[in-house]
Amino acid sequence: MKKGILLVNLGSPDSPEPKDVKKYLGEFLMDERVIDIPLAARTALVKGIILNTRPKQSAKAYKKIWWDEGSPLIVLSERLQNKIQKEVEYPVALAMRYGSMTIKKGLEELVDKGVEEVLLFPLYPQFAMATTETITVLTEELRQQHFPNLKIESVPAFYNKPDYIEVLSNSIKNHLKDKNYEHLLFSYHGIPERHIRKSDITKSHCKINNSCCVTPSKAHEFCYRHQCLEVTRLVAEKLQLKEGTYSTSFQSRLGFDPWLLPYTDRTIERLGKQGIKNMAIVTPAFVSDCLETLEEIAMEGAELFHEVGGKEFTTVPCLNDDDAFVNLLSKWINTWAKESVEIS
Ligand SMILES: C=CC1=C(C)c2cc3[nH]c(cc4nc(cc5[nH]c(cc1n2)c(C)c5CCC(=O)O)C(CCC(=O)O)=C4C)c(C)c3C=C
Ligand SMILES: [Fe+2]
Ligand SMILES: [Fe+2]
Repeated sequence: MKKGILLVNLGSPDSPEPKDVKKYLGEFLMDERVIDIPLAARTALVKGIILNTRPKQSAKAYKKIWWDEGSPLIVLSERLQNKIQKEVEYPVALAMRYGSMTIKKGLEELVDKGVEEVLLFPLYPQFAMATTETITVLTEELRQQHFPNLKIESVPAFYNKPDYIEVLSNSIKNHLKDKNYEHLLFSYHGIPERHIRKSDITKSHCKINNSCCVTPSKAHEFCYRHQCLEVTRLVAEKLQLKEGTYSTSFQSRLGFDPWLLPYTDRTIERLGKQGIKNMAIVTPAFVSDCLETLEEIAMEGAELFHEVGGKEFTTVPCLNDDDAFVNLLSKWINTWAKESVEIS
């Protein structure tokens, strides 16, 4: 069977203009795995409220980070795809969950090249209903409707794979080698607490407290909070960070529901007020730099830190098309393709 790979990332608007941002946010936020409330309530919230104000505000933010070649998230994902393509002998396509580069087009591209067996690779180290799950569910729906003979296998969240932790740790170490930082903040995209409970396969484990995520459980295979805390723990262990010199927080909340705590903006504020002058921040929920890292963290976060007395604020880039990361993903893909075994 001829094999092929479909890398999938989140997506971006076609341009940073409000009309394109509105179209993109409309598709994104109407996903039942992103705003997980009944359709009528979701429609009223998204179309009646959010889309009337947010696109203008988000468009301003997108304009600050947009590159001549396009959205950083898309450009960086394409660079990753191109580099991986050089390392593997199977066609590698790229798609986005939202926006113009659809998963359907990505599958068509592979099928047109004669591919019969696809490795679906969601570009997210941690599992979340709003990321990995929405990709795998939509891809399966598309398979049933349009490509019934296609065999598709998905790559699960790779948050705790030792070689991923090594690549991430080395990247952090290299970017911070000349920085005398006092605190390293691991900032992950937030999700509503409700998402954690919904994804709890045991239906009773996740209490979202100090102990559930460190108590072994089957629930952790799908617990975003556990997986984020594990990335922090494993990287801190690898880099031999001292207790108290690093912490975890969650960014980019939307709406009034409780989201995972602590919030990144409040943490940055607290660190500055505590007298930390030199901090660094890494964002391991994102494989590619994007609005949430380039604007919310590198611009807004830095400004906030300076306002509360901080001096140096260093942002570690995402893994993007880092050669070690490219080699790692290519190695996993080649292992799958040659041995037809699950990536481990
Ligand atoms: C209910 C809302 C949202 C959930 C849940 C959510 C989860 C989630 N998102 C990412 C990764 C990205 N999100 C990005 C942008 C973004 N996210 C939301 C809302 C939710 N995300 C909004 C409204 C936006 C748009 C920007 C804005 O208006 O603030 C991006 C950046 C995209 C880009 O074009 O650069 C990424 C990447 C993860 C990993 C995640 C759950 C774990
Ligand atoms: Fe998001
Ligand atoms: Fe937990």
